[in-house]
Order: sequence, then structure tokens, then C-alpha cells
Amino acid sequence: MQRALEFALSLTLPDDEIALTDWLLAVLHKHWQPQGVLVGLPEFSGRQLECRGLAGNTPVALALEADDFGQPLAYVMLKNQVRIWDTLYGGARIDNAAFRQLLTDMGTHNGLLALPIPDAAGKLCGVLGIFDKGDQLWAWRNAGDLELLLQVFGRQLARVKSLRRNQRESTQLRASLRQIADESEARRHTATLLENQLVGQSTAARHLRDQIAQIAGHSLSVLIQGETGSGKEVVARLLHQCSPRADRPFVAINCAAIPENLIESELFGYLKGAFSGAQSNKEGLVAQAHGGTLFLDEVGDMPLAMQAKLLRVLETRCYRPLGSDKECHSDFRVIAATHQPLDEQVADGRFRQDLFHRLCQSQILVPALRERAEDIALLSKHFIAGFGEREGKRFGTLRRPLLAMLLAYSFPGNVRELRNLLEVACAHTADGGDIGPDALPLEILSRLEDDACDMGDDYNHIQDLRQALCDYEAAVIAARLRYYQGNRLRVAESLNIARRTLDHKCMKLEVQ
Ligand SMILES: Nc1ncnc2c1ncn2[C@@H]1O[C@H](COP(=O)(O)OP(=O)(O)OP(=O)(O)O)[C@@H](O)[C@H]1O
Repeated sequence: MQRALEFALSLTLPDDEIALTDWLLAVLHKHWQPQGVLVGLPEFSGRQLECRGLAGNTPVALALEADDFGQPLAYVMLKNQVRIWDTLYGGARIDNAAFRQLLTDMGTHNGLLALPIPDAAGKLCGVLGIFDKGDQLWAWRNAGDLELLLQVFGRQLARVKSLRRNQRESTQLRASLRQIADESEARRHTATLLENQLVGQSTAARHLRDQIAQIAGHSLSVLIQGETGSGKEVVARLLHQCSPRADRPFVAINCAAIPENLIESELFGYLKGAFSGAQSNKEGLVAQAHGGTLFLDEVGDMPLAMQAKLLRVLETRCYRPLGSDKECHSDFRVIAATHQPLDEQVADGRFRQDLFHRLCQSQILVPALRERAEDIALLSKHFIAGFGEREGKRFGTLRRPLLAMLLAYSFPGNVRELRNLLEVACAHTADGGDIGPDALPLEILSRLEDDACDMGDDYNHIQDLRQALCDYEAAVIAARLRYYQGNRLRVAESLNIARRTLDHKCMKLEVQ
């Protein structure tokens, strides 16, 4: 009983095919003690028999062609029948050198008993070869124990294989779940980054964020166009931060700000002595951008001669530092921006058409602020909060009259102008105070009033009619109060309303 239990226990330990084969070899070695033994199991394609065994006490491992029926194990697999060869004569005709060597080591005085291994369903799943003297092989064959042992092995093998398969599948499943979780985490991260840094809830702002999220994923060049101050650099930085290159450098160059004769050395770098004043080697921006993004701001201002050199770099990703005779390579993504109509410059011959096509494999147009006036309130809140934090102050809200004036203004300088204007207003507002027109210097106020644009042909920015009317009313009264230097009687007369009505409106609309 104890031996039976020990045997059963030993069978529970192997958890893969190799360990189970070793278990079978150990059992055979211990209880049958044959001269040699070989267990062959087809590998996953079925083309080869992976064999493990013992020649005496020495471990053997070899691979046999499963369809080479000239060798006995494949032959028994084909016939699915037990066979005994009383001697090993004829081994010389076997192609497989390792197997031939094994037969030679066993000696011709030994024979071979080969038995098919059935799985749980009785299907063939391997083969066992036992080397020993012919009469011993016949005795083992007739006793029938080996077949029983192989049934135990075959069933256990099926179990181990299914366990392995399940483990493989659950590992793959876990890996795909992890990938899905990583992807959705990355998407969430991108969305948060975009919402925080590209402020705005207008349709145009949302579209811009969607475009960035989509374009950031590939490595094509991007041409960003838009009026000055509209947020082109914000878009370029976000394209980089949301891209797989995010942890590599973002290198920006303003082509309009660098003298023509310096652009080349800035971009490509130089070697010591390349020109007078080059006292040491200097790495260029193209090299610094390796693995990351090269941002060419104001690309429309790049001189024609430099455009040709840039085109070559974009086509080959190779460049030559000044004074060097060696080509260098840099893997960068290029993003270019301009406030100029590049297509017109191409038509005028001021910008190379081939470079234009290279740069605009994908395009983003950043709309002017006046085309998305709905964003003004949110942008203002964002900037005021930022200035408050910077100055260590807590500002109240943007008062309606000022908001109304901002909504009516055409913002030729776009978001930058709004930001600058609010920076001034915050600087003139006390800690805890609301920000109104009185916080702006007169010249800015008159700029806002003089340039107050028509509220838009389509009034698309209006989301709340009652609020819009209040804002408009507040803006008119505030402007008139400034014009009459706070004289409410004259304001009321000029607007054809009673003085009491004006007072009431000023209180309700928070106009001072
Ligand atoms: N949607 C936005 N959300 C938050 N800040 C913005 C947004 N758009 C622009 N800004 C801010 O406005 C200012 C100008 O933006 P940016 O420099 O990106 O404009 P630009 O179009 O590149 O200008 P230029 O044409 O002069 O190069 C920056 O301070 C930027 O942070």
C-alpha cells in the first residue's frame, strides 16, 4: 500500500511534459531497469519527435523526423502497434546520426521493444522504446504492465498539457487586459493633459484637442497654421507630450528670431575651427532633437537657401555639422508653425513647394480667438487663477461688464493678447477683489472700445440669451459711464432712461 501511495504521490508532482517524461524514465529505470529507454513525444507541429531517455544511466536527448518511417519509433507511431526487434542489426541504415549512435551504444546483442502511448481518449500521443535483450523484452511485453504504465502516463500527459494550455491562455489574457488598461490609462492621461493645457469648450477647441490626440500617435510631419498668439506653440508642445516621444527632447527654434547666417549652425551644429569664433564643437538642434521633436516656429521666415538644406535633412534625416566631412543621423519628428499663409508664399516663390509638402503631411489650423468667443470666459478664468497663484493672491470673478467688453473685442493678438490684458488687470486688482474694467488702464480700455467688433454675424458664441443681453447692457452702461466720467445723470439722459432705472441697473449688473 505504501509503495502504491508513494507512486501516486510521485505522479502528482510533474507539472510539465519534460518533468512528466523524466518521471516515466525514473519509474522505468527503477522498476524495469532496462539497458536503455527512449520516450518520444511529437512537438507542436507534429513534424518531429522530441525524445528523452537513458542509455544505461546516461541521459539522452534527440529529435527524430516524425515521418522518417525507416527508424523504428516513427514506424510504430505510424502503425500504432507494439513491435519488438530482437536485435539492433540494420541500425547503420538509419539516417539520424544521434539515433544511430544510440543503437551502436546499445550494441547489437540488445533488441528494441517499441510501444505506442495512448492519451486519455485512446488517441496516439507518443512512443516508448525500450532496449534490452530479446527474451527480456518479450517477457515485459507479455506481462502487460508496461501498457498499463503508459496509459497512466498518457492520461497524465493530457492533463499536464491542458494545464499548460490554460496557463498560457490566462497569461495571454492577463497581458491583453493589462494592455487594454494601459491604453485606457494613456488615453485618460492624454485627455487630462489636453483639457488642462488647451483650455476651451467651444466646438473649435474640442476639435483641436481631438486632432492633437489623433495626430500625436504617428510620426508624420505637422504644419500648424493660425494667427499670431492663437496657441500654435501650445498645440506643438501638446503634440509632443501626447506622443510616444514624450520622454525625449522637444527642441524649438524660432526661424524668424535667428539671423539668416546663423540658422544653419544653430540647426546642424559645428566643429571647432569651422569658422572664426568656433572655439569648440557645438551640437546643433537637429542632433539635440534625436528621438524627440524638432519644432520649427515661424517656418515661413526661413531663408530660401536654408529651406533647401532643411528639405534634404527632412528627406534623409541626415545632416552635416559645419566644418565636418561626416554625415550624422538624427531621428526626430518635425512640427512646423507659421502665422503666414504659406500657400501664398509658395505661389510667390518665397517658399519651396517641395518643402511645403514635406512639412504638411498633416495639418492643424488653430482658429482665431474671435472665432471661438465662447472660450473667452473659460480662458479668462484659467489665466486669472494662474496669475493669482503666481502672485499669491485670491482673485474673485471677472465682472460682467469686462467680460462683455472682451466678448465684443476682435483680439488681433488672440489668446496671448487676452492673457496679457488680464495680467495687467490682475496686477491692478486688490487681493480678494473681482476683476472689472476699472482694473484696466485707459489706453487698453479705449482699445477694447474702439475695436469692439460686431458681436459676430452668426452670434454663435451666445449660449445663454438672458446672460448675453445682461452682458451687452452692462458693457454699454460701463462704456457710457467712462465717457461721462461717472456722471450718472448724463449717462441716464444719453441712454434715454430714468436716473433711478440706471441706478438699479448698475446695482444689478455690478457696473460702477
Ligand atoms: N487654448 C489655450 N489654453 C491655454 N493657454 C493658451 C491657449 N492658447 C494659447 N494659450 C496661451 O497663449 C499664449 C500664446 O500662445 P502660443 O505662444 O502658443 O501662440 P502662437 O500661436 O505660437 O504665437 P506666435 O504666432 O506668436 O508664435 C501662451 O501664453 C499660451 O500659453
